[in-house]
Amino acid sequence: MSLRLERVSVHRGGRPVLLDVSFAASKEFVLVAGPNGAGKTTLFMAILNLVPYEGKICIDEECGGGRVYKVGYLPQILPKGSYGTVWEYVYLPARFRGVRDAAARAEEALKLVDLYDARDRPVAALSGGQLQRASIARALAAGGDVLLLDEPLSNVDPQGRVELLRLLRELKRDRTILMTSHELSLPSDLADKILLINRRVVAYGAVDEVLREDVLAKIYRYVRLAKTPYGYVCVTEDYAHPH
Ligand SMILES: Nc1ncnc2c1ncn2[C@@H]1O[C@H](COP(=O)(O)OP(=O)(O)OP(=O)(O)O)[C@@H](O)[C@H]1O
Repeated sequence: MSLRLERVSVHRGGRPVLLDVSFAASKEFVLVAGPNGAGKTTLFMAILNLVPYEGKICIDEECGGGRVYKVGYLPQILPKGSYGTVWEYVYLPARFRGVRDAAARAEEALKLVDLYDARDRPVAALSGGQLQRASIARALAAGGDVLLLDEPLSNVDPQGRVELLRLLRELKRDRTILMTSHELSLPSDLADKILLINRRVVAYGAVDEVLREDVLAKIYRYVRLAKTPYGYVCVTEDYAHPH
């Protein structure tokens, strides 16, 4: 469950969207941060083999398209409705992907996110936080060694956020997780590393190494950062280098 990217570039609409991106993560929780349009979602698309790219992307020793079977993906926009029950939402993608023991995996994933008792409820009846947790279960059942979570904390109420953060802490114990976020304020025990991107890698390293005003100033014109006993509080404004 180690993920490795070597000099990955992606062009979309004839324009470079990612350039020479290299990093590796193994059983780590990586927060992927950067301004709008920095290429965060495109990075996930490349790992999922959904856009053409140059360079090399490997999960363990698998560097071909087969690696996608080791990846669980939580998209940024979760269209509500039309998904039937929570069980169908979690089980069916795993089944269609040909996952062995799909039903057992779906059951295990639903228990892990604490929604097993809600398995017969319609997805449309879930709260924002519950929908995110159901979607994480869906990603876990269908793949799961490497989890790509696109903005899971957006559109979640404060209580849902607490539950999601608890779940993410549990998941990170034995997986590689990449999570995008616009927010750089974060609890100190969540991420192991931060990947700061703006088309290229601006910084990659331990949270303390990247969450520094001089590093963030490479992207943001205005940065104020404070480390509290609970975690980091970070306020940014204006991009210094619009691209
Ligand atoms: N299908 C596409 N065709 C052409 N260009 C695209 C396509 N999808 C995205 N782009 C461009 O690629 C760049 C990176 O987009 P991407 O969605 O990866 O950024 P992001 O960091 O995830 O942004 P956000 O924070 O707004 O979600 C943007 O300039 C965007 O306009």
